Order: sequence, then C-alpha cells, then structure tokens
Amino acid sequence: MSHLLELRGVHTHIGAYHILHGVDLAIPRGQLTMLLGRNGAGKTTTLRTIMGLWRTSKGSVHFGGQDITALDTPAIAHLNIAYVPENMGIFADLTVKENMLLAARKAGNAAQMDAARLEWIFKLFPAVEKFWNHPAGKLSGGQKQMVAVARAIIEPRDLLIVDEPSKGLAPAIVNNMIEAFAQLKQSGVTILLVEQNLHFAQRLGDSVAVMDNGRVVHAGCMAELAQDAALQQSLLGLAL
Ligand SMILES: Nc1ncnc2c1ncn2[C@@H]1O[C@H](COP(=O)(O)OP(=O)(O)OP(=O)(O)O)[C@@H](O)[C@H]1O
Repeated sequence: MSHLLELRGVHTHIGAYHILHGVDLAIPRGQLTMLLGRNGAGKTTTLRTIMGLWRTSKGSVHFGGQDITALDTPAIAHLNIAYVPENMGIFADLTVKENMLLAARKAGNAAQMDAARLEWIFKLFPAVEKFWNHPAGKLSGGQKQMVAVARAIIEPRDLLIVDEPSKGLAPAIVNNMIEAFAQLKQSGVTILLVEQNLHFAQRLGDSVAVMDNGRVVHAGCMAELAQDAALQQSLLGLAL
C-alpha cells in the first residue's frame, strides 16, 4: 500500500519536556485516517510536528517520498498540506468571505477565487455561503468549524489535517461534518483527523492509529477496531 505521509521514530521535545517518544505513523494515500488516544497522549503534538510547528528532535517525517523533517512550516504548507488546528485559526472580526480570501493565496479579491471550487465548497458547507458577509466570530461553534475546514480546502490539497473537528458540536452538526468529510474523501484528498469521539471516528475512518504516552500503540483498519470492544477498552478506556 502506498503511504502519502510517514513518521519514522519521531521524538519531539517541547522545551524541557520530552513529549513524543518515537512515533511511527503511516498515512495511506486517498484514505481517511483517524488518530485516536486519551487526553495528553500526544495527538496534537504529532500534528504540530508534521507541520514543523514543533521540531523533530530525532526520527524523520516523509511526505510523498520526500524527507520534510527539516522544512519550515510555510514550506510544508506549500506542499499542499493544510492544517486546521483545534482553535480553528479563524479571524473573528473578519467576514466569512474575508477569511476565505485570506486563505486563497492566489486570489487578490473574491472575483479571482476559483468559482467552481467555491460552489463545491458551498455545497459541502452551506453555512459558508449563508454567512458569507457575516463576521466569522458571530457564528456558532459548528459553523466556525465548517468555515475553518472550508478555508483549508479553498485550494486543492493533497493532505488535509484537522484537529478534533467534532469537538463540542451538536449531533446534527456532527452528522453534517461526517457527510462533508465523506465527500471530501471521495474527491481524492488524503485526510488525517484527530478524534476523541469514537462514533464519529468509526463512521468515517478507513484507517486508525491509537496513541498513548507519546507513541503509536495500535495501527490498523478502523472497521476492525470498531468491532473489537475489548481492544477499544484496552486502548482507549472506553468502548462503542
Ligand atoms: N506547550 C506545551 N508545553 C508543555 N507541555 C505541553 C505543551 N503542549 C502539550 N504539552 C504536553 O504534551 C502532552 C501531549 O499533549 P497533546 O496536546 O499533544 O495531547 P493530545 O493527545 O492532543 O491531548 P488532548 O486531546 O488533551 O489535546 C501532554 O502531557 C501535554 O501536557
């Protein structure tokens, strides 16, 4: 199987703290991979390390066969990797349109945005169109999350990384999110999601990796984990 992204024995220190202890992670091309694990397991640190926001102190990160360990964050982003952090990175005082425009690096104004792509995004996330001229800060948590993901895909991406897209969302909004990610996956983009919500994870995930204490302690097929309550209990301390 071909892997788009690979972490090999990655260690990350944050200041004096040794957080990642040799993470091995392989993300299959064209699939949606769920990164699960208890609070503090190291999921967000792993995403930030992939993006170069924390430096790898030992080990390596490979994207499309290229060693990207030493690249800085803008160079990593230019490889068509988009990252939506947990705080979503939205500018609250700007309108949804302005937020989208800032993300569309090649467009100087709304008229220069790729109209067909924008239409596709409006279908995936109707809230983006509905609140186009509203300040993003006034939107609900779910609507903001949709704007955040919409920003990330305003240009074609090879890899989309999202930290806890379902966090704090009402069940109906979670269903919209699931539908949108399923369609995104069909469009061919490889997706890596950090999740706490096992139901969300099992409905969307093709592959899964589970972290504990700064390491990947389980990796495989999501359907297998979804069917194995004992494994869920031992890895995550909870079951579906
Ligand atoms: N800036 C920081 N300074 C010091 N320690 C940190 C920092 N960021 C994270 N950590 C520590 O690193 C460990 C892993 O944190 P991380 O946020 O990667 O976990 P996580 O799996 O994403 O958990 P959560 O679901 O709670 O966000 C935790 O013990 C956390 O306290």
